[in-house]
Amino acid sequence: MTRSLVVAEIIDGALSPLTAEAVSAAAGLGDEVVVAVAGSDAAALADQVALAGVTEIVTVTVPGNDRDHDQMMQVVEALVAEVAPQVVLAPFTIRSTAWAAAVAERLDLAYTPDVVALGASGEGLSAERSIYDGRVRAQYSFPSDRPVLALVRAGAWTPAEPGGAPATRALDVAPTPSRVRLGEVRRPAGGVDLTTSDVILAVGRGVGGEENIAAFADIAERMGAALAASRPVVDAGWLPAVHQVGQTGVTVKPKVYIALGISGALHHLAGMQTSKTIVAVNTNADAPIFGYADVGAVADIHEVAEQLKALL
Ligand SMILES: Cc1cc2nc3c(=O)[nH]c(=O)nc-3n(C[C@H](O)[C@H](O)[C@H](O)COP(=O)(O)OP(=O)(O)OC[C@H]3O[C@@H](n4cnc5c(N)ncnc54)[C@H](O)[C@@H]3O)c2cc1C
Repeated sequence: MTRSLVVAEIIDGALSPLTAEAVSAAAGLGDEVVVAVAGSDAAALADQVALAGVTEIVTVTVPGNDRDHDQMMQVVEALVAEVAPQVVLAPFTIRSTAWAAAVAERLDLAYTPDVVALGASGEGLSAERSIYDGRVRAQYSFPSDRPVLALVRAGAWTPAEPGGAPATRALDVAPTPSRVRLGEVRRPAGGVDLTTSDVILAVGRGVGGEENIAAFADIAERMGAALAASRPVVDAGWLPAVHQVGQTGVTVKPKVYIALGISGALHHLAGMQTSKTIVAVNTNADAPIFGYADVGAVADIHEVAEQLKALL
């Protein structure tokens, strides 16, 4: 039996949907899944982590900002001491990476970020992650002599559904005053949240130039899709960085991902290849994206855009 502790991710006082994916990963390992919610109003969020497979919810009320990784380190350390899990899981995000490696080092836990598959056996935990910019799938085996802290990649697990009636209790943790001084840079209004979009229309270098972006933004809007981009489009300044999908952008798993004029480089695939259905349009029949697409068309995206406009 494996006891897992899932550390919920709280963003601006709200539960991140990625938490449900980490719960799903934990539920696949064993039948004891404790979810910890830490924040200034943790008790109010407890109901939201009553998800299928969760056996217990622990709330930790801590004052202050949910981006304070100094405080978060102390909270997770207290939780590990209290719950004594074999596995600690959290979403792999910019927030968790700020505390996870330090906690692993301080508690002598085995550690791996960016995990896409997990398995448990009597011998210990096995994990899979992609390394070398996505070129290699590495498999790790962790002997059962010490707990493992693993950060799970967004989109790699189907989110756990609401369900069950886990017991909830509060844990008192009094972190020492933080050494962190936080500033805040707000994303400009009108920013897009690609992680929650069911349909994404993404443009790559094949879009040709900034002057062509508006036509695809218009099609995306008419389709009810979010507009995304590959890195060259962002690097050229044709779209802001919040639109970038890929290894150094956002990881997405929409129902439909439409890749227009995108070659399918590993760095881009790393952020979208687990999408349910991938549609690709490219003039080059040998473009790697076609190896991942469910539906593909060897065509000019501007001609496809004209036809789509007529249809929508
Ligand atoms: C450390 C690192 C991190 C990176 N992170 C990311 C990342 O997060 N996201 C990301 O996207 N990239 C990332 N990259 C860059 C990545 O390696 C690729 O260079 C990039 O994804 C290529 O983008 P693209 O497919 O738009 O462009 P290209 O590879 O240039 O492909 C353009 C495609 O458009 C097609 N095309 C051209 N004109 C048309 C047309 N009229 N109609 C149809 N098709 C057309 C071409 O045949 C071609 O296949 C990263 C690179 C590094 C080194």
